[in-house]
Amino acid sequence: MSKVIKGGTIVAADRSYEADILIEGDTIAAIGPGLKGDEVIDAEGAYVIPGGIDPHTHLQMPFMGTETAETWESGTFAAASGGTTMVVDFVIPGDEGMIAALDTWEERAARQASIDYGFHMAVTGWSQQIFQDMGTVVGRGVNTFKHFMAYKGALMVNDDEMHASFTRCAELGALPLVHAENGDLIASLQQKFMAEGNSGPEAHAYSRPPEVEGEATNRAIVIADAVGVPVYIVHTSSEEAHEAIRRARQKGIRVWGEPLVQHLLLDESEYANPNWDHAAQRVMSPPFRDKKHQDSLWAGLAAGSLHVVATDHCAFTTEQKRMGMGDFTKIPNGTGGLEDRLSLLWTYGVEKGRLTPNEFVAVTSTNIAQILNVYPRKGALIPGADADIVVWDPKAGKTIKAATQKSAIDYNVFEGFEVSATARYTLSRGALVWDSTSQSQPQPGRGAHVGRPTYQAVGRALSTWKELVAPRPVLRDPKMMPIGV
Ligand SMILES: NC(=O)NCCC(=O)O
Ligand SMILES: [Zn+2]
Ligand SMILES: [Zn+2]
Repeated sequence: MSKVIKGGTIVAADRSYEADILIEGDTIAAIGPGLKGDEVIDAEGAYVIPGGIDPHTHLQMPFMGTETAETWESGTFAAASGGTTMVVDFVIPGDEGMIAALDTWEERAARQASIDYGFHMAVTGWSQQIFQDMGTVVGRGVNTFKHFMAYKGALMVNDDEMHASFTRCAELGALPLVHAENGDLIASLQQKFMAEGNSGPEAHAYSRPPEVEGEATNRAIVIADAVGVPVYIVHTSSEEAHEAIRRARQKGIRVWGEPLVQHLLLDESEYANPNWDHAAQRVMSPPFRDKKHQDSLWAGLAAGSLHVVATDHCAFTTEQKRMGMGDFTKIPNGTGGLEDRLSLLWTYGVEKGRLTPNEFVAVTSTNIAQILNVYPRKGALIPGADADIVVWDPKAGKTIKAATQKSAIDYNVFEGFEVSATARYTLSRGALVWDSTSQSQPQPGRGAHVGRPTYQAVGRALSTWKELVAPRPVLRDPKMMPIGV
């Protein structure tokens, strides 16, 4: 049975225009005026946009002695209700290793997800086994590897390990991702603040100033450039990190920056809240910054020196956050956002003139699909693409409230924020997964894994250029060499 989305204005990353969209099965069959289908989806007065892609989530992730409370079922339904049709989640291997961890993530996602998904794999050390497993993981459709420069004693890798892993990424045609904060420095600052009796959630922010992020961002870029591999910096939160990215891009280095909607809209005053729970619920890494940093991130999105907006959705309940009462270093790090990312970015980005509607589509979907190498299957409204489509209603506002959210946790860091636009309908490969006019339910098992091929063109360009400019020994005439020394 075909469907036609009628009466809306299509907003793509490159242009806006009025047309209907015909869907047959999983994909877009045609785009144009006056199309007919078996079922009509009303887009009158609305925009029609490619489904959002959240490139950074942590669903059911074991972390800091507990596990994130957002399940694949609740998380992907929450995402769909907010206009997101694909999440890319981080597989974090423990002692079981990469392959067994990937099996676990795949099994959970396949059983529970309402929308499509992909995976990034974390590299948390270095060994022959990891070297080998990275090849296997790439063969299973995972083309991105995450490196934590923070979380000392847990997930952190050092420069040697990062260099080895980046080199392997280059060989495989994979893209390294980096959590860029100087983990050694943070560990020292944490100890210092605890010793001084500074043990509340605010000390989390004191121990992670923007400089530690800027330094690590620069270091990650230098290592990637030395290896000859592109690099993607996750949760870019500060002007210092943005500056390192800008500087590198000016030199022709391929580096991408990912601000989060939380860092764009929430600031460090949250940690000064007299209510401990309120402050702890907002503990994440990097922490919220001040207005100067927020302005820098918005400017980067408009200017093209930052590229995508994610959520790093890593949702713990208030109860879990209380594990850090009396010791801020034990508060599980992470905040939520995947349900509200599009509404917030539209309201505080597009409605305020910081982004055009087309830039909004680029940073929430198209750029992400391109960088993660699933474009134009995802991130595009063109015939043949997956019918991951949102009918986006710019007049259907709401107030964000934990009491009405789909997310499984008991609070929302954006509680009380007014948003002016929401998803009227969300379609995932042609199936309605969110209908704001009725009570939609999760559709566990509907979502599918989207394998992502390796990056051939950029790898070839980088290795060709590296070879051309490689330092070479000077071939000297023996007559010009000193004799008898
Ligand atoms: N960001 C955060 O605080 N928690 C999730 C893990 C990570 O991405 O660092
Ligand atoms: Zn991180
Ligand atoms: Zn994360």
